[in-house]
Amino acid sequence: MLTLDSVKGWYGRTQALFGVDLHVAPGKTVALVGTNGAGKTTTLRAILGAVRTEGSVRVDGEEISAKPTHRRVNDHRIAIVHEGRGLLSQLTVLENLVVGANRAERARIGEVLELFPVLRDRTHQKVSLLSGGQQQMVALGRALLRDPKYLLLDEPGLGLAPVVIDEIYTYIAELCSRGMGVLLVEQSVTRAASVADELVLLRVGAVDRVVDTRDRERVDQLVADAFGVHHS
Ligand SMILES: Nc1ncnc2c1ncn2[C@@H]1O[C@H](COP(=O)(O)OP(=O)(O)OP(=O)(O)O)[C@@H](O)[C@H]1O
Repeated sequence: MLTLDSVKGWYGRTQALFGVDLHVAPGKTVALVGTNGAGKTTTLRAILGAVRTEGSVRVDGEEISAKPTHRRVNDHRIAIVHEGRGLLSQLTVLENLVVGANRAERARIGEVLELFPVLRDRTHQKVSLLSGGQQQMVALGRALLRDPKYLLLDEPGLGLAPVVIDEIYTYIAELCSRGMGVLLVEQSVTRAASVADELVLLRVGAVDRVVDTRDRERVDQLVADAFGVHHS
């Protein structure tokens, strides 16, 4: 279980998180939703130790909040796909996967390419020549080389066509079914409700409520309260 208890976070002197509690169980997908500036990305950064925090971050019962980022990701098998993907566009698919990968990670490249057949035929193509969806798959593949137990995704569908977003989320569901815990930031609550087990609504850097997505009534209520629109 990935657990945050009363996590506060700061950028310099500016406080962005005011006490976030959340849980991500292995095999579950939790979506962080909320309006712009609510603290979704900052919550992911707090888990990685990329902002100054107070409060508790635990992975499988172990407190990690005093650890530097590299220890959190390496010792506790947390991986992240940042918004914007962070790929090296002039390098090939394979080069992007290999850059920075250790021996064990390189040994998993074949396995990762199995998961994304569309990339298997394009390993020597420059990333800049791929579609947005294919680029997102490379970014996901890079994260998967780490064999994460918990995967953090910041807006994986950003800038992609709805049909491509569906495809990306199909992969994510597959990873979840293999036991990975997924924490994702998603702008579209409708989309989040269709892919996640739980929605965590953030409002001004704190959790407003947690909603089980099987409870359609509460999902609709969340959309209406948080975004001032009715969910169809
Ligand atoms: N690098 C930064 N320096 C200072 N303040 C920041 C920085 N990044 C974010 N903030 C502030 O922290 C707060 C939370 O921002 P965050 O990016 O986590 O929100 P978000 O919910 O992810 O929003 P969005 O949906 O727009 O990406 C906002 O008030 C934002 O202005």
